[in-house]
Amino acid sequence: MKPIVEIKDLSKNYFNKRALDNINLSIQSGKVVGVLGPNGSGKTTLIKILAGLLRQSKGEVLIDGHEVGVYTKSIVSYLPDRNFLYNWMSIQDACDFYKDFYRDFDETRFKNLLDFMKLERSMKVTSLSKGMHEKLNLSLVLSRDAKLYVLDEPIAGVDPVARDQILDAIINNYNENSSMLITTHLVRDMENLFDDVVFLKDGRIVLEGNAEALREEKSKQIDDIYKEIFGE
Ligand SMILES: Nc1ncnc2c1ncn2[C@@H]1O[C@H](COP(=O)(O)OP(=O)(O)OP(=O)(O)O)[C@@H](O)[C@H]1O
Repeated sequence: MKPIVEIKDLSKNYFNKRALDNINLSIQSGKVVGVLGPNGSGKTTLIKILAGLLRQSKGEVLIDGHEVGVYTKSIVSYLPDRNFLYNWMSIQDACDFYKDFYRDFDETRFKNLLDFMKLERSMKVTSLSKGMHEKLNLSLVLSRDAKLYVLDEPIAGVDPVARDQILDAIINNYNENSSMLITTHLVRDMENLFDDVVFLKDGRIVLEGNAEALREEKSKQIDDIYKEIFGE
C-alpha cells in the first residue's frame, strides 16, 4: 500500500540553526507513529512542515502522494502545541469556527467527545484550565474526518486524570483508515498507543521501527530505550 507520508532528505534551517537534518521517513496508512525526542530535537518543526505552516529548506515531503499545499491541508488535521482559539470564543463558537473551516468536521463526533471530556458548549475559552483547553483542542481536531492527524504534544502540561482521558479519546476515535503522527517526550504514558516509533535527536532520526519489535529486540520498554538514548 502507498504510504500516507513520504519524507525524503528533509532539512530545515532557521537562519544558521539546523532544526532537521536529512530526515527520511515513510508512514504507512493505518498506523499510529510516535515521534519521540526531548525539547529542541525538532519535533514541532517536523509537524509544522507536515501541517503546511513551515516550508522545508531542502528535501521532499509528500502526503497522500501530494506536495504540501491546499490539498494536503484539507486531509491533515493538526493539533498545535499551544492554544489556537480566540479568547472571545465559547466552545460553541469554536465548534462553528471549525465547521465553517473544515468540510470534514463531524459535529456528532464532536458532541460525543465533549460529553466524554465533560465539557459544555456554553463554556468560555478564557475560563478553561490548561487540561480543559487541551481536551477541547483535541476534540476539535479529532472531529475532523482526516486522513492524517498530526498531534503535537497532546498531553504536555495536563494532570494524570486528564491525560488518561485524552489518551482514551485518541484511542476511541482513531479509525484504521487514517494515520496519526504524535510527538511526545512523555513516552511512558503514551507508548502503548504507538505502532511505530521514531527517535529524534538534534534534528536527526537516531532509531526507528515497529514498537513491539524494538521492545523484543532490546528486551526493554520504549520508555527505557528513550532514557538510554537521551540519557534521562
Ligand atoms: N523560529 C525559530 N527560529 C530559530 N530557531 C528555532 C525556531 N523554532 C525552533 N528553533 C530551533 O530549532 C530546534 C528545534 O526546535 P523544535 O521546536 O522543532 O523542537 P521540539 O522538539 O519541538 O522541542 P519542544 O519539545 O521544546 O517543543 C531548536 O533548537 C529550536 O531552538
